[in-house]
Amino acid sequence: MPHETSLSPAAPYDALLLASFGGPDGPDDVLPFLRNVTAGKGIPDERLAEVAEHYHHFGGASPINQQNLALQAALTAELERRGVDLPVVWGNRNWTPYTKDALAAAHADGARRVLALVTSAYASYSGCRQYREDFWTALEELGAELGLAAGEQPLVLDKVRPYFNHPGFVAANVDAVTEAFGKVPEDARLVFVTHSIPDTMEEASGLVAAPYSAQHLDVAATVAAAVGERLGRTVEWDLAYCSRSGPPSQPWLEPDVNDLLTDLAGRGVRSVVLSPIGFVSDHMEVVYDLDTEALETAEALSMTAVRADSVGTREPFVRGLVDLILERAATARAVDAGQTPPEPATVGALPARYDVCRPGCCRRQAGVDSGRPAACSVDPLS
Ligand SMILES: CC1=C(CCC(=O)O)c2cc3nc(cc4[nH]c(cc5[nH]c(cc1n2)c(C)c5CCC(=O)O)c(CCC(=O)O)c4C)C(CCC(=O)O)=C3C
Ligand SMILES: [Fe+2]
Repeated sequence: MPHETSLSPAAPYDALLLASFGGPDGPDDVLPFLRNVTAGKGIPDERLAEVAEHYHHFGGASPINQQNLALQAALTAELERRGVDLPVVWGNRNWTPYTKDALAAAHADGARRVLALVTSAYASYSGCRQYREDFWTALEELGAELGLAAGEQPLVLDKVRPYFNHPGFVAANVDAVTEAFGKVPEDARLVFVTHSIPDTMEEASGLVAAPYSAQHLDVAATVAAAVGERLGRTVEWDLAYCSRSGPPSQPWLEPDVNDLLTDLAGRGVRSVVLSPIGFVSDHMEVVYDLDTEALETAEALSMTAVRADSVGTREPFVRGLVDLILERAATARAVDAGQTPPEPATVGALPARYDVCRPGCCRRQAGVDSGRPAACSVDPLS
């Protein structure tokens, strides 16, 4: 007789933590939210005031919370459709509902081994280790609340690998970009956009595997080739960055999307599709930095510009995430049993990123220890 849990394709996991960034729900939340995001980060006050205005421009609420609720519902429905019993809890790094409260709810429901899925597809400090440091803190806080002894954790937390090169994420982007090409002149050029990060964070993201920028270049090349096949022509493309912050003296990844559009216009390009491959939903960075700023820049340059959808709750993306969750569960079962794990599904030139983060993975800055342990790693202190 097999052990009962071996019947579930999600075993050994009892729950899924959908972990995200968080965003304000109303005008009064904007400043406290921004203080949470930027605590100890050296972001100038002028930049904070500017970003607060972006939120107030949209009534003081970020669309990200509704989008995470929609993703939580879509994942729940897809898991149910496949007969997989895995409750999905949602928790954020910077705003309510917080990660600790989501883990507390799962724990109260009996979950003792939980799988985390973060709403960042790419690996860097922001999308990988910062989440893992916060997971560690949340587990410690929950342990203290439950009266556990110091060093004793309330549950085991694992994480799904960064999924930038998973077939589902790529396929959903191919669909979205192909649809956008239906709305622009035939010779339009493709501009992929992602969040800029400091050069120091970029360098640190590349110490154990391909850096943040290379992950995007790989996805971009794969998506552009697939879209070209659908359109029956070669699609010329670039990668640009948005949402730079930090002091002006600190170098961040470039070109900025507005500068790239200006440069393309100068080279005679008349129309573009903007594809936000760095983001999984149309949250504030997309609706402000792309739909407001970049589209205004394009208009001032007399360019036709259309923004492709982010993957959101598109079917290939949601199905791919569930494939990834089940792949991770199969890997955990194999590792626990001393067997060979399944081959991770990927597309593009890069291999799958690690399931369990290697020592030194995705530090904020190379060689600088944050002093914070990080969950979901070979060694929390490494
Ligand atoms: C790589 C990356 C992603 C993509 C991956 C992912 O999706 O996680 C991302 C996503 C997001 N970033 C977001 C918001 C903000 N990010 C900020 C600041 C920063 N982001 C950074 C990086 C990233 N950020 C960095 C290096 C900083 C500087 C501070 C630091 O060194 O850590 C600030 C402070 C003000 C400012 O400086 O802009 C805000 C308000 C929201 C929520 C949007 C909403 O509310 O809808 C989301 C999804
Ligand atoms: Fe950000």
